[in-house]
Amino acid sequence: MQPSLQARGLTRILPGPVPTTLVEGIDLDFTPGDFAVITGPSGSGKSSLLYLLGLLDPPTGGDVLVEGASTAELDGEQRARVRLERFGFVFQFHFLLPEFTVLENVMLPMRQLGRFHTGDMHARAESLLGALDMLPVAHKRPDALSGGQRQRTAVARALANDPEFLLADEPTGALDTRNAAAVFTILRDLAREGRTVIAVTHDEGLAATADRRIRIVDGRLV
Ligand SMILES: Nc1ncnc2c1ncn2[C@@H]1O[C@H](COP(=O)(O)OP(=O)(O)OP(=O)(O)O)[C@@H](O)[C@H]1O
Repeated sequence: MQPSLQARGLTRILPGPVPTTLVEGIDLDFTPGDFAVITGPSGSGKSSLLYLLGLLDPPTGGDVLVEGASTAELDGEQRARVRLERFGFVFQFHFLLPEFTVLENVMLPMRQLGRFHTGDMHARAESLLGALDMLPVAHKRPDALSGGQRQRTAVARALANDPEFLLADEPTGALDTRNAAAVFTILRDLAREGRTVIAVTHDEGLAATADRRIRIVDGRLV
C-alpha cells in the first residue's frame, strides 16, 4: 500500500551555543489503517517527532511527505491549512474551550475549515459524539465533564474534519486505567476505519495493544 505519511531524514536541532538535538535522521512510513505508538524514555524526543510528523513544528533537516508530496517548501499558512484539512490532534490535556459546550467545541474545527453548512456541522458533531457515547452530555460545558468524557470530546473534535491522520500526544496521560484503555480502543477502531493513527505513550501496557511500536532514544529510532 502507498504510504500516506512519510518521514525522510527528519531532524530538528535547536540552535544555540550548545545546539539541542530533538530528533535526528528519522525515516518512517505510515499507511492508512496503521495504529502506531511512539515509545521511549522521558526526554527522548517522542513529542518532538509527533509534532514534526503533524506539521506543528518545522524540521531543521529532512522532510515530511503527505500522500507523497513534500511539505518542505510550505510556509506557515500552507502548513496550517494542511493540518486543518488532513490532521486531527489529541493532547494529554484536552484544550477544550471552557466557555463553549461539548457540541460547540466539536463544531469549531469545521467552522475554521469553512466547508460545512451550519446544519451539517451540527449533525456531524452530534454523530461524532454519538459514536463516542457522548450525546447525553453534548450540551454541557467541559468543566462539568469527567476526565474521560473530556478526552472523548477532544477525540470527537480531532475527528471533526474527517482527518486521514490522527496524532495523539500522551492522550491517556491524565486518565485512570479504565478510561485510558477506552481511549486506546477508540484510537484502534479509528485506525481500523482506515485512518493513520499515531500515539505517543509512556504506558507499556497500552503500547502493547498497538499494531506497531516505534521506539526512540536520544532522538533516534532504535
Ligand atoms: N523548545 C525546546 N527548547 C529546548 N529544549 C527542548 C525544547 N523542546 C524539547 N526540548 C528538549 O528536547 C528533548 C526531547 O523532548 P520531547 O518533549 O520531544 O521528549 P519526550 O520523549 O516527548 O519527553 P516526555 O516523555 O518527558 O514527554 C528533551 O530533552 C527536551 O527537554
